Amino acid sequence: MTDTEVKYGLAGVYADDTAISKVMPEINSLTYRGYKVQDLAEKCRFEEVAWLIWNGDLPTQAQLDALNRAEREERGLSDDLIAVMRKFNKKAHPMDTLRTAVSFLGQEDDTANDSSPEGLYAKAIRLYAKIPQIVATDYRLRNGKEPVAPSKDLGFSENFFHMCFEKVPAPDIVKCFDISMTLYAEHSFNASTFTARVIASSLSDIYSAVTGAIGSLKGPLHGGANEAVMHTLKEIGSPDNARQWMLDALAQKKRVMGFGHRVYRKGDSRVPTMTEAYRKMVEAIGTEEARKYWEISKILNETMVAEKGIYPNLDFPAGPSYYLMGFEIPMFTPIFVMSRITGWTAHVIEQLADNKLVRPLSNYTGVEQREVVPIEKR
Ligand SMILES: CC(=O)SCCNC(=O)CCNC(=O)[C@H](O)C(C)(C)COP(=O)(O)OP(=O)(O)OC[C@H]1O[C@@H](n2cnc3c(N)ncnc32)[C@H](O)[C@@H]1OP(=O)(O)O
Ligand SMILES: O=C([O-])CC(=O)C(=O)O
Repeated sequence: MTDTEVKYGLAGVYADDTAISKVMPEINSLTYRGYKVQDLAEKCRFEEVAWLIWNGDLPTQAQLDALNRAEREERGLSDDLIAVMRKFNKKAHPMDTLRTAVSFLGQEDDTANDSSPEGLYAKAIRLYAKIPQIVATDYRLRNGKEPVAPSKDLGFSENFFHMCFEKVPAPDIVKCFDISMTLYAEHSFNASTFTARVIASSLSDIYSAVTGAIGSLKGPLHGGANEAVMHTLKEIGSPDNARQWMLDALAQKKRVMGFGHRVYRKGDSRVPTMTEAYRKMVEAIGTEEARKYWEISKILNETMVAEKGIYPNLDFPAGPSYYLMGFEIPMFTPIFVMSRITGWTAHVIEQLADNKLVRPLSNYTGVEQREVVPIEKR
């Protein structure tokens, strides 16, 4: 043991500079490139936000048209990738199949190791264009259905619904989905983004960085929580059970997924916007089931805040919103990836623009130096 001060989980450590987003827990705010995320969610489509995250400012109409053209050109998966996906283990989690498919995209791309700014940007758009089709194709194959080709006439969110369900839902529902894409897009040095930056810092390629980030996001302490939230709501089953369920969970010292955050201690800046989108969607759908999940969510939130002062994070309203849109629960974290790919790739680009290998120190707690005893004498 030494008297070195260790920052476990790197809590409170500033590891690098970034100009992409600013998390401000003291005023419960989050900005992307200086714009408040709630304004972006209300006034912009996700495609505009993607441009902003990569390029530093909101696009003009001409710039947005160019991005949309480039993205639509990149839609479509190779026959090889679809053939490999047909062979995937249908019991594997979709985050595992997505991780494998993204790694496959890397080995298919002859320019994978081109880390010039233009090369990185082209690959960021390639990933942003292809990941939704991987998620939709995996969903269809698991359910014994043929993949649906992307439509070059549809926007990012509409095209995803089309590839999953062969139809685009009402505008209220598409808007709720699009808002979730904007809110999930970027969040400074969260675990998966930091993973991507660490991988990029060894001058590895962008596909490796994104593959690693997907592995990090999968965990239930990070992106995997949006799925866990929905399992909880289903397990509770009725608003009448919700308060007691939470009291029991807290008494048993359980970690309730969808609550708490490393940086926000008084509430996640994105939650009011996502909760309002969830509420509007519940109204638009108007079913008994939709109202039931809304009521359960409300009671869980109130009970947790009253009992522990722990607030919900973005995964709490996003999980049930995706469920009510018709997505299977294991698709929720892959859907998060469809959005966060913008933040991850922007961070890889930023890291490589002024790179320093990420290599912290460790405080050694093992046995002191000793002599090797030959095997016959041990
Ligand atoms: C998009 C995202 O990634 S958002 C995060 C999604 N993750 C989740 O929803 C998982 C559930 N939440 C958690 O596990 C945590 O809140 C984390 C991992 C997100 C942040 O955790 P940390 O910053 O490491 O805080 P830590 O785990 O030390 O918690 C502090 C205290 O709050 C309690 N706490 C924090 N979150 C929760 C929770 N969800 N349920 C119950 N108690 C909680 C801890 O038990 C701890 O209590 P103690 O001091 O009495 O031991
Ligand atoms: O910032 C974090 O630690 C987790 C989070 O909310 C995110 O990645 O969106």
